[in-house]
Amino acid sequence: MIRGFVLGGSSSVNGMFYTRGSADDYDRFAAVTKDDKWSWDNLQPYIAKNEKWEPPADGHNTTGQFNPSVHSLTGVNAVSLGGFPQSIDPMMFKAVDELGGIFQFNEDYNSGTPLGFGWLQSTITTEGRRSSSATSYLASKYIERKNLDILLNARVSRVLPSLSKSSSSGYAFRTVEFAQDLDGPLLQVNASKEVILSAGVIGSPHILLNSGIGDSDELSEIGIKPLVNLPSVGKNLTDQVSIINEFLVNSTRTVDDLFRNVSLLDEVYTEFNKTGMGPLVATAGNQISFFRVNESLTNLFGDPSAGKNSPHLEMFPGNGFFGPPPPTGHFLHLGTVVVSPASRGSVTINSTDPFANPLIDPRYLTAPFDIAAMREALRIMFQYLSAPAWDGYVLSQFGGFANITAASPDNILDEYIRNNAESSAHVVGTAAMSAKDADYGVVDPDLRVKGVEGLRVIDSSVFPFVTSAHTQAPTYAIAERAAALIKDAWM
Ligand SMILES: Cc1cc2nc3c(=O)[nH]c(=O)nc-3n(C[C@H](O)[C@H](O)[C@H](O)COP(=O)(O)OP(=O)(O)OC[C@H]3O[C@@H](n4cnc5c(N)ncnc54)[C@H](O)[C@@H]3O)c2cc1C
Repeated sequence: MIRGFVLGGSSSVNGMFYTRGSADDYDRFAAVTKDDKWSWDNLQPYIAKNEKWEPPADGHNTTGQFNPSVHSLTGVNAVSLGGFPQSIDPMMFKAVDELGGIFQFNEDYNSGTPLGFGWLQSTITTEGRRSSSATSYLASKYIERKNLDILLNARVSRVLPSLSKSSSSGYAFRTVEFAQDLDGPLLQVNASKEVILSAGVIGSPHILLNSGIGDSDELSEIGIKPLVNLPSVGKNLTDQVSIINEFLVNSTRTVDDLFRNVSLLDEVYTEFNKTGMGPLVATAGNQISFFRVNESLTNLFGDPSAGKNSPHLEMFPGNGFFGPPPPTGHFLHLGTVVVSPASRGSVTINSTDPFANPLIDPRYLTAPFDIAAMREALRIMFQYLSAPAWDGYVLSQFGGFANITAASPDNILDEYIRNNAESSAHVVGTAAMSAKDADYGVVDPDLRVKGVEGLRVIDSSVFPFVTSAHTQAPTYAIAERAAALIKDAWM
């Protein structure tokens, strides 16, 4: 399961898509936590604190490509539209016009109602550079603060208990145990107020379990002394499976040759460094689209989405092969994703060594809804490519995908899906928040670990459900909201 083990975490290595999800997603957060501060409307100031909308690198006219009224110019983390036109852009929207129906233009999928086809927004600066939490929140003006110290290459093993009279478990956790390298000595640091775990969807539950916070029976079985019985730690792991579908196309104006021709790459790299322009300022696709499955599926399996304005499916394009291309040919790829899945996995441990790898079981496609939804995503993709706009452009399907059609029977589609589905790296939910009085969940709506004192979790592990979107913008929104909670508690 890919994650960025680096300053800035996965935001330093991710695909930079900026997608907030639907208003329903956050209203569901508020409903399950019985706390309205997590609703879409109440999160808007925090989304705005995070986002700094910037013009795209090529300065093109963006009228009609986004809705300025739902964006912020004053936040920390740069967001912009693609700053390099792709040759497929006109066909992408012509097909939408030709097809109609579920293929509707959406001026701004970040307005709370994401369904339809829109221009992709990314965490890229107006200079065409990645905006990550390392380049934004740890930019020099913040990193110079006297009250901020960063220990590079430190790996946390556990949080350590002290006795507390005011917590229901009898413990506070204000000491962090860590090592500077895996063979080095274990060191400790104490917090006077509280410890905040932000080690991500795998790292945070891993540290909690190592520390004796988890399912007491499971911890006892492997020889870890259980201190706080929270069976939900590591459970509820939710990811969005995706498939990259590759097509050979009748064009040489794709990004494929950049990966094959070193002198061409040198040329565009020089252009990028000199002018901040060219193909390297953007990702390979400038659009994104979201759909709901047919109601027959939700009638049959139940609806895992957050509401009627929330997508189950995403389709995104790329003007070339995804990753290093084969030696010949030019490509279009269309990614299909189940963004509101029903399957749930887990993170567990089987060792008392805190640095041993945790066991990650994503249980992809185990819920029947998910495979049926991916079938539907593939059929929507074929419907999309049947628009006259694509006539003469798409030559054939490529690889394991060659013989799949919209009319393929379910068992053939299922085989293709099972052989090709992969993680979107949008994993959430392993230290989920729940209502204060709920008998499940890991953190309360203030993101404090239940039953203990002095310990919060603030990262993508606290999502109770995956948002129907890529997960960095929601993680930033949660983190900004949490920062205000911490200030309220101590200032
Ligand atoms: C390849 C990839 C592509 C993605 N593409 C997109 C995209 O295009 N758009 C989007 O919205 N989202 C995308 N995501 C998802 C998004 O980046 C994550 O949801 C988001 O970064 C999660 O933030 P986080 O703070 O929860 O965890 P992370 O960003 O993973 O940060 C966790 C941090 O904790 C550190 N850590 C972990 N364990 C320990 C430990 N024991 N001790 C010390 N430090 C530790 C890690 O080094 C890391 O710095 C992608 C993710 C990946 C990996």
